[in-house]
Amino acid sequence: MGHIQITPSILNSDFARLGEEVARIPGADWVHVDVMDNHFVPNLTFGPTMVEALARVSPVPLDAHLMIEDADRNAPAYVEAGCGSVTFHVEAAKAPVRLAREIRSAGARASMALKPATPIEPYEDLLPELDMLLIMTVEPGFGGQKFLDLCLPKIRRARAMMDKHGIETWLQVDGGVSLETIERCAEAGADVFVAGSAVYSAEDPDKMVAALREKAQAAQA
Ligand SMILES: O=C(CO)[C@H](O)[C@H](O)COP(=O)(O)O
Ligand SMILES: [Co+2]
Repeated sequence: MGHIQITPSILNSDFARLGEEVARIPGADWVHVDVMDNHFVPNLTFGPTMVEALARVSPVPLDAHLMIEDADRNAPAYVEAGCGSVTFHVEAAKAPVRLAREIRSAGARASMALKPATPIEPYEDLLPELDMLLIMTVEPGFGGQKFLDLCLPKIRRARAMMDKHGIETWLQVDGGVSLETIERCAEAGADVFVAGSAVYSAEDPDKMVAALREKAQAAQA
């Protein structure tokens, strides 16, 4: 298992002051940017132009989570926009292996996401093509939803597959991650944690990043 990384999502931060919002979390490993197109999910956020502007001012690299249709065509723009990691949904990709290779060769980390009802088993042989696997722990589309415990067995199975193949793929969880739920995720084998409302509803977001990190490290040990 890799070292613990905390990746705050700006989804529930103040979109009128995004530059200031990312400056409040210098202790984070990445900033998670949720790109939504109102087709793959019933919500709309921003596109590559906005992400590029944010990449210029963010104190930490951007981790793009693309909840958009036609990932094959649309994902490469987020590498160009300056994201260090680009996650596409397998449900929206026609050729996930080709897309992962394209993202890597363009210079970013390639990551693939699974919605709660999408099984991991059909994708076992793809894992070596990925730098990170994202297992969603809510239905994608909105921040502030309740963590779905039903996703924990899939996290365990994904971690066991990675161990079996002896690969270093990071395992990210996203949705409802908080001080109450992060230990369960770390125990199951996750090592990269997205937390949106937990971080941005805290009085001191950077202190919350540190508290989440401490809990996950204790649970992993
Ligand atoms: O991908 C997402 C929603 O689709 C967000 O990253 C996620 O919901 C983060 O917010 P929270 O921690 O409040 O659940
Ligand atoms: Co997300």
